[in-house]
Amino acid sequence: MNGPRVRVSGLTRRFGGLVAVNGVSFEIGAGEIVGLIGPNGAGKTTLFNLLVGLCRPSEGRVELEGADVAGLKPHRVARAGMTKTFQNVALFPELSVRDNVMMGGLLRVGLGEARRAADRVLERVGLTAIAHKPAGALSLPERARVEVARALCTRPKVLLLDEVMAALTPTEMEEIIDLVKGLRDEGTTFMVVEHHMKAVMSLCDRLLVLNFGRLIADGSPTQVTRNHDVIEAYLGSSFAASHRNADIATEA
Ligand SMILES: Nc1ncnc2c1ncn2[C@@H]1O[C@H](COP(=O)(O)OP(=O)(O)OP(=O)(O)O)[C@@H](O)[C@H]1O
Repeated sequence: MNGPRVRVSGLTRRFGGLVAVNGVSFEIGAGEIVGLIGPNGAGKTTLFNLLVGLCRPSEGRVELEGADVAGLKPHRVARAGMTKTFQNVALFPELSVRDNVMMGGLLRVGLGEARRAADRVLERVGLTAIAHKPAGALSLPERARVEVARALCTRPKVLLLDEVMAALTPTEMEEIIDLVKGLRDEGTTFMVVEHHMKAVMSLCDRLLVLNFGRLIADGSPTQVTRNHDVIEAYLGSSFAASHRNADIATEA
């Protein structure tokens, strides 16, 4: 398919007098991992919710491979191929990992096929050995993988990751980063909200930066971390300085 996988144009969401997402436009190509960053309250969660149908836009379009999905219910957007992981939405603690993951598949297919899909996905994300473990007994990195697996079970073309690496150690983050890059190489497009800048920088090909609902930057991690508006609004000058020093050390 030619053209971008996702095209967002003039997307706006108002809550009363507050404009949480304000005229945002961008495109995402099929092979990309795109990070969405910005300060608390910038509109990241609202933008994700608009993309997957959890929130209706006040204005604007969301196209997935050319089809307008703005305003569709989440299960219809998921069937069209775009879904997100659910930060802080409890897994069913007494159900097994496999049954939790299978729930994602039930959005698209019947029970038998959903079970087979869950088994394939569990194998792919490295969870087969703990498929029968109750979800309530998982470690944090296992939980992160289960959240990704549950979303993958809907067979997304575009998967939005909502802070799946929160509270992980650097080594655990590296493992999730490797997993996501591998899945991208197999054809899934990713958008990622993550507060941990080191993880964002190492995972993402491109960054979008929101501030007060507006898109203030769209570029490579290096371009964005050198952008004056982004440093002012979000990163702070100490991050920029340490990043510049790291660049100089690498270049030397
Ligand atoms: N349902 C709602 N009703 C009213 N205001 C809302 C609603 N949802 C979000 N907002 C407001 O919209 C703005 C954007 O919030 P949003 O949660 O999208 O930001 P965020 O970038 O995800 O923040 P964080 O990094 O803290 O999660 C905030 O001012 C928030 O208070």
